[in-house]
Amino acid sequence: MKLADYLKNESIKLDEATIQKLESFSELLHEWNQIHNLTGAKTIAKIYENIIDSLYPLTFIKIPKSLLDVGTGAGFPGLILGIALPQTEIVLAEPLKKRVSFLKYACIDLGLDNVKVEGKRVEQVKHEPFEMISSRAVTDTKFLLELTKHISDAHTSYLFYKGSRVFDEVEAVQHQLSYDIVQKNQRNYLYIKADQ
Ligand SMILES: C[S@@+](CC[C@H](N)C(=O)[O-])C[C@H]1O[C@@H](n2cnc3c(N)ncnc32)[C@H](O)[C@@H]1O
Repeated sequence: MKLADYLKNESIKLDEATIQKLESFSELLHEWNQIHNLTGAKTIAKIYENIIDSLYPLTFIKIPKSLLDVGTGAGFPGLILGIALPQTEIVLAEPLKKRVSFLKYACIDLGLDNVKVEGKRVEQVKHEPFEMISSRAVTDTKFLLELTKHISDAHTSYLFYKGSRVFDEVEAVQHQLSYDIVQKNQRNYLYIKADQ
């Protein structure tokens, strides 16, 4: 199945040039992954599934002007959001060297002027507060909020890609949060909204 068909099935609307960039990214990751073992997504079809997982929140979030992704790994979801949202300033915080090399190469190869790779732990990133902070498969919600305190404020929203533990994690957060949990198959997207 083509990437355009996956996107259509999920009602994710992107222009042709963006879809082509996502396809180029998939080929690049597939190629690098055979040598550097960057992700468990070993086939183009699996990479497409990860792209859809990364992009699905575009159907329900308010698009931010700036976004930081904690622990982007081989590109999910931060780099993928960077391709789909060229008007958004995107920062990828990822400390693992081989993944940083791949992310930097992909940004140059795909001409992603809006994406910056910070090859460090998120605790070491210096920046004014982001409008949105995302993360998939890095750590629990409470810890993510703690790790990103210095780069967030009352206007920051959070988008965490979670599994079934999301309900316990939300309960473990002390302060009152205004949030939605959007469920799609095994995925629970935790969308914590900023003060309006
Ligand atoms: C399981 S991988 C998930 C990668 C990607 N988000 C995904 O879903 O495919 C977790 C990643 O988080 C990174 N990581 C762990 N602690 C981190 C921290 N404090 N700041 C930034 N990245 C971190 C790791 O280096 C690793 O690449």
